[in-house]
Amino acid sequence: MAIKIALAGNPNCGKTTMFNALTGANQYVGNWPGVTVEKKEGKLKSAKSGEEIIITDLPGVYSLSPYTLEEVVSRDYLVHEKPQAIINLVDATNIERNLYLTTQILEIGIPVVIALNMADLLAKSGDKIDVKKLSEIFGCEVVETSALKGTGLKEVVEKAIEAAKKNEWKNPVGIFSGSVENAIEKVEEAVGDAVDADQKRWFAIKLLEKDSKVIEQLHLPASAMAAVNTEVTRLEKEMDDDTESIITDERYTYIGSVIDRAVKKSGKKLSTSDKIDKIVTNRILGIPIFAAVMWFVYYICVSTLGTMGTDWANDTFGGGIQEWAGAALAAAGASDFIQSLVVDGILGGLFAVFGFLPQMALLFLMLSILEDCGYMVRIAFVMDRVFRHFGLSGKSFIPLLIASGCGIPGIMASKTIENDNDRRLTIMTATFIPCGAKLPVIALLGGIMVGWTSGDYSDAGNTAFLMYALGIVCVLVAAIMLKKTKPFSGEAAPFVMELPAYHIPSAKTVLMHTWERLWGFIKKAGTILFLACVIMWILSTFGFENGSFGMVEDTENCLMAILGSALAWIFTPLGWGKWQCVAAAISGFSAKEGIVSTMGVLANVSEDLSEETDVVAAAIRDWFPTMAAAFSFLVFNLLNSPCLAAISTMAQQMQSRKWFWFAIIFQNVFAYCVALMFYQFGLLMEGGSFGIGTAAAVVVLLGFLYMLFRPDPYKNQKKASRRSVAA
Ligand SMILES: Nc1nc2c(ncn2[C@@H]2O[C@H](COP(=O)(O)OP(=O)(O)OP(=O)(O)O)[C@@H](O)[C@H]2O)c(=O)[nH]1
Ligand SMILES: [Mg+2]
Repeated sequence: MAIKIALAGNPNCGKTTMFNALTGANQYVGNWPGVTVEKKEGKLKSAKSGEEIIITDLPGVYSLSPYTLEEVVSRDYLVHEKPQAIINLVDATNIERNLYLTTQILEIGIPVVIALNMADLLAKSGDKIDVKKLSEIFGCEVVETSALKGTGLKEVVEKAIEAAKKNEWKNPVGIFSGSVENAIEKVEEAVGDAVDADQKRWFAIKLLEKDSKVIEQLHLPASAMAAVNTEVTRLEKEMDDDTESIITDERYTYIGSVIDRAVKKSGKKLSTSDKIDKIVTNRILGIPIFAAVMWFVYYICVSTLGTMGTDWANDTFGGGIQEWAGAALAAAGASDFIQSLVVDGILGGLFAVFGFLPQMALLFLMLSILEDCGYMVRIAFVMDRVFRHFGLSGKSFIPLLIASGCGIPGIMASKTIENDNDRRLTIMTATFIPCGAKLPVIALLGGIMVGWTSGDYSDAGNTAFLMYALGIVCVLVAAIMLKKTKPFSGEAAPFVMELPAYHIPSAKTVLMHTWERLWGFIKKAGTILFLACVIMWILSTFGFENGSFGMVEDTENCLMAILGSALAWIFTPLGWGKWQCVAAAISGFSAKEGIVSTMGVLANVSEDLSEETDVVAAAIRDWFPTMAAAFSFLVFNLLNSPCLAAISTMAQQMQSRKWFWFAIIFQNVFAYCVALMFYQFGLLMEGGSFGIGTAAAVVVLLGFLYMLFRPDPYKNQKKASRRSVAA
């Protein structure tokens, strides 16, 4: 039987880095607390004995009293699934805070080995930790490690295997005062055989702390609960405080004494991180700096470097391969049907998207750097000041930041939000932020808009940054409107999160992230997108012509045209009632890049020209009557329901069918309304006349303004709850 070992520790102490280094896995690592939100298992073999080991990476926790969903995952695993040993990672540069969890892990009746991680940073800081002393105090092995540099890892695993085999542990002594120890003993007696002997102490302490989940789960007989309550009351009276605080205080006092004995600090100066933070998280400069950073990211990705990459990709591959494949197929005697399917359908569709690969790669690379150096989490703090005005906490901003790479991890990251209402709201709005897959759509449509008069469609200018800003504004607008309704009402939870130290991003982590995201995208192109291209090509090649079904001469007779035209009335008020646009928008529900590939297929099929991306862009441009229509198309596809994969993640995270469907309807209606306003008012500015559509847009605008500015009906309730908190 394989030995089960768990990695447990505070958020951001390096568990996943260690997990990856040990198992060769590629789990997500980021320089902020709360990266891992689900447990992950991996395998490795002992270097000494060759035994198989199953190692589990857990979400980080500050204590074993969980508040958020992902913290519950960790506690449940440790207490109920009982690994045979725990490697408790302690961030050596933050030892005081990290040991709080250690004192609790030592109580759960499982052998523990402490990994004093970030040893490399500790050495740099000049602080010294006496490993031997620490090991003596806690009665378990302590090993200095650096998960990043790969030092001490083998040793810590072997020590954990040894500990698991010996299956011995010691309850830590000296943490609690006599009175508390007395109470623990009494509660242990009351618990009796309800739990395993090993876990009795841990459960007893939790009962003393009045942990509601543990009380519910143990379901002790009334007499035992009465005994527990007697102890709680006695202790509270004796020490004039509530039991939870008494226990927390005693743990910290104990940790203070441990630090005195085992840690030697080198007098502290203001660290480089603190100096950078003075500027970056500054009240006034914070937001402009963030805007500048994101502008720069998109400027590099979509204009300058990104465009160079795209041109290169198109020149080298794109048209060339299509031409070559067409010639090769013709030479091999392939039928017209096959030639058209491969050249126009599959290659035309895929290359329309592949051309944007360099831009996506750049975006992923830059986001990874921002994440790993530690800047991303600062933004959550900067934005907390804005979000708080609208009843959301800065914690909701982290999922949004992650969603600018991909919506799926963005939605998953919402797990760290304690408040159910805010979590739902964040899940619903996270995909308003343009993800990597929307970048090709933005680049294509942006290029068309920027080059509307000049006819040069190669540079999308600042469209991507604008869309990013629009995404954030829409999140806020949606939040204000929804927060005034009953299901979402409520004050934002206070935002407390430690700021990790800045560091130079590790090349391995950054490249791995970039490659993973890009590879995920390429895989998607090989499957979903491939399929979408084939389906779109079939629907746009076959149809009814001259009374019979077959390949059509005039694309206006194809099946897609029939289907698209049937639905066109829905989108005509948004300015893009041509069936090609409708078809593209529909295919966007499979994957957002599908919009570009469908446009590629349809442009290829209808124009019978494939070599030049410019020609494709020109064909696409002709589907839009005005620039406002192109913009409205982009806005609708930016804000509507995300791709299938993200939708299924939403369903999973909402854990409620009702809320899931509400989210889907909300996203699409919201997207429709915003696109309607942009198109109709845009049209007016372009010199159009006032019509029914404009009137509809005015009504929608008034509706939005009412929802935004009406007095909050739940305000008094909030005030009351704030008062009770203050009391
Ligand atoms: N210098 C240094 N950095 C490290 C070390 N271990 C991890 N890091 C960095 O610390 C950051 C956090 O690492 P993760 O592995 O994501 O931390 P985690 O404990 O899994 O965090 P959560 O999943 O949020 O609980 C990353 O930026 C790592 O590169 C180390 O030994 N030395
Ligand atoms: Mg992790």
